[in-house]
Formats: sequence, C-alpha cells, structure tokens
Amino acid sequence: MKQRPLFLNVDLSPQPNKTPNKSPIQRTKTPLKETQKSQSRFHSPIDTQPTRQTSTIITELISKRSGATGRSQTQTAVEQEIPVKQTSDFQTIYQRSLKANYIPKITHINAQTPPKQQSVPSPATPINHQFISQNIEKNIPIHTNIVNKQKEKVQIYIRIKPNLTNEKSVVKKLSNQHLAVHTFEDTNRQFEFDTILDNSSQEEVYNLTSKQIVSDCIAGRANGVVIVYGQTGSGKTHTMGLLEQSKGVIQLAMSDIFQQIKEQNENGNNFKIEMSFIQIYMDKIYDLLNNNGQQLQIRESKDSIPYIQGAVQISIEDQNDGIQLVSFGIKNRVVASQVMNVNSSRSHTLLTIYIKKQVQDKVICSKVAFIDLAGSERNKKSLSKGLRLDEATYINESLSALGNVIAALGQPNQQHVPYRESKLTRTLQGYLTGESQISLICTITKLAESTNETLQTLMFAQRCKDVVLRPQKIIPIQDEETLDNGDLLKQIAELKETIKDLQEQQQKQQSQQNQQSKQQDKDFLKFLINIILKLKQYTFSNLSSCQLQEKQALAEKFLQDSTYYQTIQFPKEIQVMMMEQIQSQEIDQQKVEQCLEGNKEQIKDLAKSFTQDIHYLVQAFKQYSDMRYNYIIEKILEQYRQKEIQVWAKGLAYLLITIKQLLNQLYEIKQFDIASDIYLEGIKQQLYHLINDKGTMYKSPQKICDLIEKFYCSETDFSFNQMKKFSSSLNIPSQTMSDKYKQKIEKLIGTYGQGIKVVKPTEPPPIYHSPSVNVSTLIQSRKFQQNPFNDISSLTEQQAASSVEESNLREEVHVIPNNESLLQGKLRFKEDELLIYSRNQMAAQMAARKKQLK
Ligand SMILES: Nc1ncnc2c1ncn2[C@@H]1O[C@H](COP(=O)(O)OP(=O)(O)OP(=O)(O)O)[C@@H](O)[C@H]1O
Repeated sequence: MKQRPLFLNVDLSPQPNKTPNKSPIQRTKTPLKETQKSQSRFHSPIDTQPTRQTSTIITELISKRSGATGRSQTQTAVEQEIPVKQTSDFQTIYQRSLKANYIPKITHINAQTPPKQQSVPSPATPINHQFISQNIEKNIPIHTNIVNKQKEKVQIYIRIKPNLTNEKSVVKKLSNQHLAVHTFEDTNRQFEFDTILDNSSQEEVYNLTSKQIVSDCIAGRANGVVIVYGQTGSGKTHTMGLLEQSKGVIQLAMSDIFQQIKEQNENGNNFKIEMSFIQIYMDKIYDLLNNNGQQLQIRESKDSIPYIQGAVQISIEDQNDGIQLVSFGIKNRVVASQVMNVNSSRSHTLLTIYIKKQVQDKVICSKVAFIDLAGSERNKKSLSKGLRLDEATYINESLSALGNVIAALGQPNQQHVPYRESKLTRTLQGYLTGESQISLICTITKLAESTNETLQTLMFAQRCKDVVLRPQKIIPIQDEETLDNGDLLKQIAELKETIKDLQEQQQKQQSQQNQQSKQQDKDFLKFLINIILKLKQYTFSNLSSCQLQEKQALAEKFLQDSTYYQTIQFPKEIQVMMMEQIQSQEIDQQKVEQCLEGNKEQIKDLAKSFTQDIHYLVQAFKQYSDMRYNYIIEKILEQYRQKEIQVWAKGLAYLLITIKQLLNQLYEIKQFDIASDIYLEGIKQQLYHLINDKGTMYKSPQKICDLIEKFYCSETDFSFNQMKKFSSSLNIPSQTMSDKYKQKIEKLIGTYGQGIKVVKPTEPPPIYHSPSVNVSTLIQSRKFQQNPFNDISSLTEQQAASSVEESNLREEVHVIPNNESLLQGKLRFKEDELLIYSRNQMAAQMAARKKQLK
C-alpha cells in the first residue's frame, strides 16, 4: 500500500499495554509502526494538519514551561471517568496525563475532509478508540458530517464599549436592534443590526452571540465561527477573553462545551475535544501552541479547501485544560503598547475547537472557531512608526482584504471572491462557507474622537448583512487508507490524465488567445499605417494657400505650447526602433513587439508619467490642428478603445508611437509644404525673370510652357527631386521671349500658380526632412538652416541673377528674396533651431518683388 503522509495528532487516550515509565518523548521519538499508525483515525473537518511529530512539540512546550517529563498513571476523564483536578498550568495538563498512566497516542488525522450532510444516527453508542481501531481494521470508512444547517446569514452584533471616563458619548442605543451615531456633521446616523449590546456582561455577550453556535456544533448540526472586528482598543480581545486573566467568549464556550458534553455523555455519547491556536502576524502564520518561530503554510486539501499545514492540534480533557492552553497561547501572541491601546494585539488570532463525536459507527466532526482580528487603526492617530507602522500596514491591508471578500460575498451573483489577497482571508476561506454559522461581533466605542472609526466599523458590519455564504462542495468521504493499491494507482492514473487534459486545454487556450491578440495588434497596426499613408496622401492633395497658412500657424502654436518634447524620453532602444520604423515606412510588427516586450517595465513607467503628456497632446491636437488631425486622432483613440488591446502598456506604446509618427508627419508636412511652396515660389520667381527678360535665358518658350503645364498639372509622380530638376531645366540660355509666350506663361502661372497645386511626391524633400530623423533629432540637426535658400538668401538680385546661370552646376541655388525680408517673416520654432519661413510672409514678399520687377 502506498504510504500516505502522516498527519500526527496527540490523543490522550490510555495505552494500557505500554511500559509505565516510558516518557512520551521517548515514545514519540520511536519510529511509528504500521500497527500504531492505524490504531485510531479520525476524518476531521479540521483546518490544521500537524506534520511535525507532536510529541516533539509537546516536549518543547513542556520543557519551555517547566522542563517536566514523566508518565501519567491516570486515564482520560472521558474513558475512565477519573475526576479532573483543577490545573493551573499548561504543563500540568501533560503532567496529569502522564501520571494517568497513558501515553500520548499518535493518531492519524486524514487530510482535511469537509463536513458531510448526514442525519445524526441515534441511539448513540459510546465512543472508544478501540471501536475506531476495529472499524479501521475492518476497513469501514469513518465519516464526518455536518447536518441540518439552519441558516446562511451572518448574525451581526454590535458591542458598545462603555465609557470609562465622563466623556460625552456619540453613540446611542435606540433599541435592541437600532443605534445612532452623532457625526461630525452634527447629524444622527441610524443603523440596524441583529442585536445591539450596550452595558452587556461577558456572559450576556456569550449567550447571545455564541451559545447557539456552540450547541449546534456539539450536536453536529453546523460548524461555527465567532469573529470580533473593530477599531483598536474597542474591546475585541476583551470580548473574546484573550486578555490575560480575562474571561470572555472563549472561556465561556469552553465551559459550555464541557458542560454539554458531560450531559451528553450521560446520554451515552462520547466526545473528543481538540484545540488549535494560531496567529497571523504581518501576513505570516505562526502556531501559538508551538512557539518555535517557524512559519506555517497554507495548503489546499484535495477538495480545494485551504488548511494550515503543521499547526498542532492538542486534545483537551476539560475546560481547565482548554483555558490553560488558551493562556499559554496568549503569551505567545504579539502585543504592543499603542497610543490607542496599551495592550494592543498586533496579530489576528484563530482559535479552533474541534469536537469529534462518536455516534454508533460514525464519528461526527465539527469545529467552532473564534477569530480575534487585530484592530484597524489610523496610523496618523496611533502615531505608529517603524515596526509598529509596518504592523499597522499589514493589519490594515488584511482587514481591507477581508472587506473585499465580504463585499464579494455580498454580491448577488458572486463570481470571484478574492480570498487570495491576504493570509487572513485565505485562512478564513475554509470558515466562511455555507456550512458555518457565523456571528460577527463588531466592537465600537462611544468616544467622539473615534466617530470616524465607529462609522467605518458600522459600515463594515452593514456590508456583512448582505453576505450569502456558499455551501461548500460536499464530497462523499472515503477513507483513502482503505483503498487498496489498485484503487490508488487507478486514481493516480486518472488524475494524471485529467492534469494532462487540463494542461493541453490551457495551452490551446493560451495560444488561441495569443493569436487573437496578435491578430488584433496586427489589425491595429495596419490601421495605423493606413492612416499615416492616407494622411500623407491627403496632405499633399489640393490645398489652398489660405489653408496652408492656417495649418502652419496652428502647427507653430502647437509646437510652441507643447511640453511634449521636453518631457517624453523614450528608452533609447525604443527611440531607435521608432526611428527605424518611421524610416522604413512599413512597420515591422515583430520588431516593434520585441522591442516593447523588452522594455515593458520602462514603458509602464513611461506610460504612467506621460499620461499627462498624452492628454495634453490629444488636447493640443484638438485645439491647434486642423480638422484632419482631429479626425485622425479621434479615429486612433476610438480604434484603440474598440480593439481593447489588453496589454495596455503595449497599446499605449503603440499610441505613443503613432502620436510621435503623427508629429513627425506634421513636421514633415509643414516642412515639405513650406519648402515646396518656397521652392515653387522660387521657380515662379525664375519664371517671372524669364518673362520679364531680366537676363535669364531660355531655349524654347514652348518647352517652358510645356514644362510649366506638366509641373503644375501633374497629378502624380512629381517628386521633390523632379521639381528641382524641372527648376534647373528652366535655367536655359537666354533668348528673347515673344509676347505670345510671355502671355502664355503668365496665363499658365495665373492658372496654376495660385498657391500650391496638386503635387504628390513619392518621397519627401531630402534636404529639409528625412523621414529617418525623428523630431528632436531634426530639431538638433540644424539641417534646415543649411538649406540652399539660406545660402542664397543674402544674394543681391544681381548676384542671384548671375547665380541662376551657375545653377546648372549648383542645382540648389535659386532666386529668392533677400535675407533681411525673409527674417522678418520667419517663424521660429524651438529655440530658433528650426527656421520655417512663413508662406504668408513669403507671399507678401513675392508680391512686392513682383511689383518691383514689373
Ligand atoms: N466592554 C468592556 N468593558 C470594560 N472594559 C473594556 C471593555 N472593552 C474593552 N475594555 C478595556 O479596554 C481596553 C482595550 O480593550 P481590548 O484590548 O480588548 O481592545 P482591542 O479592540 O482588542 O484592541 P486591539 O485591536 O488594539 O488589540 C482593555 O483594557 C479592556 O479591558
């Protein structure tokens, strides 16, 4: 048979055949034999599964307390009805058990098994371990069950801490269900809960909030949970009885349990009570009954129910055992003196009492848990710092996670409950189920200074009203150990198959998702590329000079106002990639993706800090750009939203790239338009020169006319270089032009020369802008200042005229107005680095010049 991992537990039942003087330590140090292992087994709905040898733990506990060892001569109260003496110390529990002639028996607690719905059989037969052993030997599965669960609602109680001073109270109990809080806004807020406890004794609190739960638990009707929640110092620990020497819900429950058991024993039932006690401190779990500083881990049972692995679970024989064990645990709890509470709990504690009841051939296991949450606190108010501040942060975070869980449980169609947000919620997951009866005691104070905290607690309590607990999945309990090897192997094989299937399914889904998102991204990119191409086309389509002027003015204003260039700093790699992409004009999606993938974190950071810039950009575009840009940006954003690119950083990066590209386009357009405009003006100028016979030569007026016609009318294929060629082709040897041609040329210029005509360049002007240069590079490069217009702008007319002749050699030299007048009309961008001449100004200059020339 396959060896299952052993979960060890202490059972203080008699072992009459064992050597009387053998210490429990020695005994438990002895390796376990199979026969020992199978002596007693319980299926338990417990959340704890001790993995260490419990004897070792006990040894540690005993030696910690007094160092005593020995062997008891008496037997358990349950089995031998030996009257239990009052003990004053945890150690005594063990000493007594040693004296009682029984040794702690190692019992095997199976992996956690959820409660099973089943009616309580009667009449009951007395429990004894022999019986259980026999059953196990006979391979009869032992079942756990919880029956007849009566309610799913969380019962909410508000306990008001009495004013210990004469301070004015802001909380008033109106009735047993109602209370009012006087707020800072001078209004009274009313609340309604199951019960309001004001000036109630600990007994009253126990009777109202927990007694029924305990009884149901003993009867095997339900598991129970009692939780205290509230502001620091409001009385949670006091209510639970976890302050030293105090008597609260836990102690009263202990008494009640043993009292009821006693009565039931008389009716022939048999019980076994165990206890575990853990704390969650700074999101780490520690055993309060085994204070070895080791962290406990949360594991999942085969039914996906979380449990705490390795927490000790100790048998208790009577209420005093229990109470002493509680006192022992309390001493290990982290407490600290706070401004708000001198004895403030810095951890959440979870004390669970397991009640195992043997009824005929069944063992019914139920549990009742007492959860004392650490107090929520305002760091400012509590003046926490250092470690205390860290603790407070963990406390507040875990409580807020609990709030989220409660909120999710309160949703009518709860889909996902965020149990995994903290160790607290993960631990409580096994308790917050439909099989549990839950009492929530919210503690508040009457103090005015705590009004906000009181309201916050009451709001939390109110949210809990809506909580509907889901019944846990009940799986028929089967004792795994009763399965033979064949069964186990079969099960393993089946599980392996299932895992494989699931993995395959998952892989499939993942690749589908990847493909889908890749396709989405591809589509998106295609869309962007199309837009950019269209934008280009559109840009160079027919625009009136007036539109151009407007566009330039808008562009200039945008650039002046924009903070974009000052703040955006793409990572180098992305910059290079973007430049390449812009240069190549065809976006290599794979490259983009790779680059973005490699810079994910930076992009995220970028995206965070540049959200503002994007905002600004969009706004700026809207404000300053002409309709086309607005439209495009809107379209991009719309597309961006529609596609819902899941990886937002990626999507955002695309958007940034696009915007960047658009900006480049804007520059390109502006420069090209302006440049070509100036260029054309230059050409026109030459033509005027020709017409007016001012020393410029030409070969054939007809050819010139053809060229002009071709130039202006060409719908396509007129690149900037071609324009230049055309321009230089005009510089032909001078001839006297006949009036006919003069008129024709003038007419042609009149017809076509009004602003820029249809020119669709296949490539942008190489001198003024190269698409491979991004905006900032462009700005820095000062290339623009090296353009031929600048070179010749200082030429006198005479020089210009003569230079035309040379321009066969120097293509780029053209006649344009002198530098002085140009400077007046220039637009300055970005620290005078980029000079763009206003077409407007230029046109005025041209007109003046034309007049002059005439
Ligand atoms: N109902 C009450 N009657 C009398 N004293 C009380 C009551 N509730 C609390 N106290 C006292 O107030 C003080 C703080 O209570 P307690 O430690 O239980 O608060 P707490 O909510 O558990 O705080 P923390 O979250 O900081 O641990 C204790 O001295 C306690 O005895």
